[in-house]
Amino acid sequence: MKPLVLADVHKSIDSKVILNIKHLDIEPGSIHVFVGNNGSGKTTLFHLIAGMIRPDQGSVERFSESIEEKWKHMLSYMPQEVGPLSFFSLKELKRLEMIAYKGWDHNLFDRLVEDFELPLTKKVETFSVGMKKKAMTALALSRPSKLLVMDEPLAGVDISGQEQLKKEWIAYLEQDEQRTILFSTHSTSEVGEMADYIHFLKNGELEGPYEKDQLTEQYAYMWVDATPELERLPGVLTTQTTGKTAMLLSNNRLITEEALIGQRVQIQQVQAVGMADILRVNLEQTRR
Ligand SMILES: Nc1ncnc2c1ncn2[C@@H]1O[C@H](COP(=O)(O)OP(=O)(O)OP(=O)(O)O)[C@@H](O)[C@H]1O
Repeated sequence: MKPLVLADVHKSIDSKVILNIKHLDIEPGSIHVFVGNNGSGKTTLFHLIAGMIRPDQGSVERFSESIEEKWKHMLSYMPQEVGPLSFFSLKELKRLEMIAYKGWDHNLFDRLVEDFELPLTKKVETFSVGMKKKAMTALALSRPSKLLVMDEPLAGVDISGQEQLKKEWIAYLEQDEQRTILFSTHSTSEVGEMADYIHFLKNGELEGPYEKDQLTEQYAYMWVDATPELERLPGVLTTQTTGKTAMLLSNNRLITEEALIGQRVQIQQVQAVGMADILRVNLEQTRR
């Protein structure tokens, strides 16, 4: 069963178009990362998915169910910030969540709170930024969900904490092959390490999904003999000429190589492109 399908979704706030999504179709069992510049609409998209706001037009379907009561317990949303719930302690929040979610895993919650070294009886508002993220993760993971949606879940978490949290996400996925994770981030290393699929959000419009491994294989820097009109070759995104050598950035290494060979252009060197450059180039391409 597909955890999420969006079709022709439009959302405007104060007459400004925030989201315009033709289609989003998420298969279960993998990690989808949403990347976009500030204000591109990631949080708004996640609010829509979590049912906190409704689209002006189009459909958002979770687990092929349109009635909220039927999908609500299968979706766990971790917001960017704790919000009003921070006036409670984790002990109080545990009690509230156990009432709200049938099958809430209190044993897992207790274990996570201990592993993350979080105080149970202090109000969450007194926690540091990283502690709040860990607390929200413990709550989100303890729900009986199949779709975990997290808005910048590692921002502000210390290095060892990040490793702990990522390990718990993997455990969450491994326990049930129907489980799926969606998260947003501005960190290239999180994308490189955790993503199966990458979605680019640009001014409210989605591009992708791209399989991360495929993107990494297809992008290449190529140093070739400088020749006129290299920028017109298929796959070539940018060119930079220094003396007799031109450096090309290709988003389709094989096709560009084939074209270069066809034009008898000597390829001097080919090098993989790092995730930071892949993300930057993709986000720049349609920046308006
Ligand atoms: N309640 C609101 N009222 C007015 N404008 C809003 C509201 N919520 C979001 N927006 C606008 O919607 C756009 C998208 O915001 P959103 O928070 O979804 O972006 P984002 O991609 O999550 O950004 P960031 O990476 O900075 O967290 C922005 O232009 C923002 O100003």
